[in-house]
Amino acid sequence: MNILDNITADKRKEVNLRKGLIPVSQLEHSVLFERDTISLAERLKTSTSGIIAEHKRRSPSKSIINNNLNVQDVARGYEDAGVCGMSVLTDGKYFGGSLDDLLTARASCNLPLLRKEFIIDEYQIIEAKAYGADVILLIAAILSKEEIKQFSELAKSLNLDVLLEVHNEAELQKSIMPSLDMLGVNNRNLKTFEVSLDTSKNLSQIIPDDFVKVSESGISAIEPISVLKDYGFRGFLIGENFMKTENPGASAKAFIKALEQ
Ligand SMILES: O=C(O)c1ccccc1NCC(=O)[C@H](O)[C@H](O)COP(=O)(O)O
Repeated sequence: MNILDNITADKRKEVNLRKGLIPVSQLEHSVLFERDTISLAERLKTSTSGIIAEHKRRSPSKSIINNNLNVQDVARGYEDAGVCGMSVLTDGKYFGGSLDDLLTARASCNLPLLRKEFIIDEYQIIEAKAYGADVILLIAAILSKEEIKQFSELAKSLNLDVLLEVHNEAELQKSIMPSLDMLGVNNRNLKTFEVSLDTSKNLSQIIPDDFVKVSESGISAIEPISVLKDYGFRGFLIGENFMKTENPGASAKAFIKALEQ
């Protein structure tokens, strides 16, 4: 049993409750945000920094990271810093996030927004759209190949981009399909919570070139980014390193400035 088993078991209960409160038909009516902006994948392809900055209050591996910030300030700060996109954790129990955080981020900035969630049901994809996301995360470790296909195709039909996350070669091999836009390698081992950028380096060689490669978790310095770029990565998802500071936007700005020098 790893943390993902606990999270997905809780998620199934939560999604069933939400479906009872807001039926799909009602959610579909509240899909308000049809945005005409450059996609996250396109931004990553042309960016020199490739930073996707995350809003993350707490996590299973680190407990509380920062409870003293509001999403509006963080979103505006990240936009001002010049990040390519913002990731918003919407899980409440393990990460202290919410769908309201996503909605607030949407109202506060024009960045492509990733709904960072443990998606196990189509309902959450329609929710992502209704609450202003541009991108969803699918985690190969908790989904079958059929679910990845079904969920990514639904996302594409809603004009949402898909970031597929893998931790190892088996997950990658089962997941590669045309309905994905970006392939993320999570450097965090979810059994031990240890992070190793070697996970990204090793898997980079077998990710087909047609996908934008994103390295996720445990990035806190600019040097590893230069190395990961040599392995073909265009995107770098960073949460704790910015969120643990008093002003995540200012931290992201300084980080990007250092990267671009
Ligand atoms: O962050 C965790 O402890 C964690 C535990 C279990 C499942 C997922 C987890 N994190 C989600 C993420 O993917 C990260 O928030 C994201 O990649 C940013 O990571 P970091 O820069 O290390 O905060």
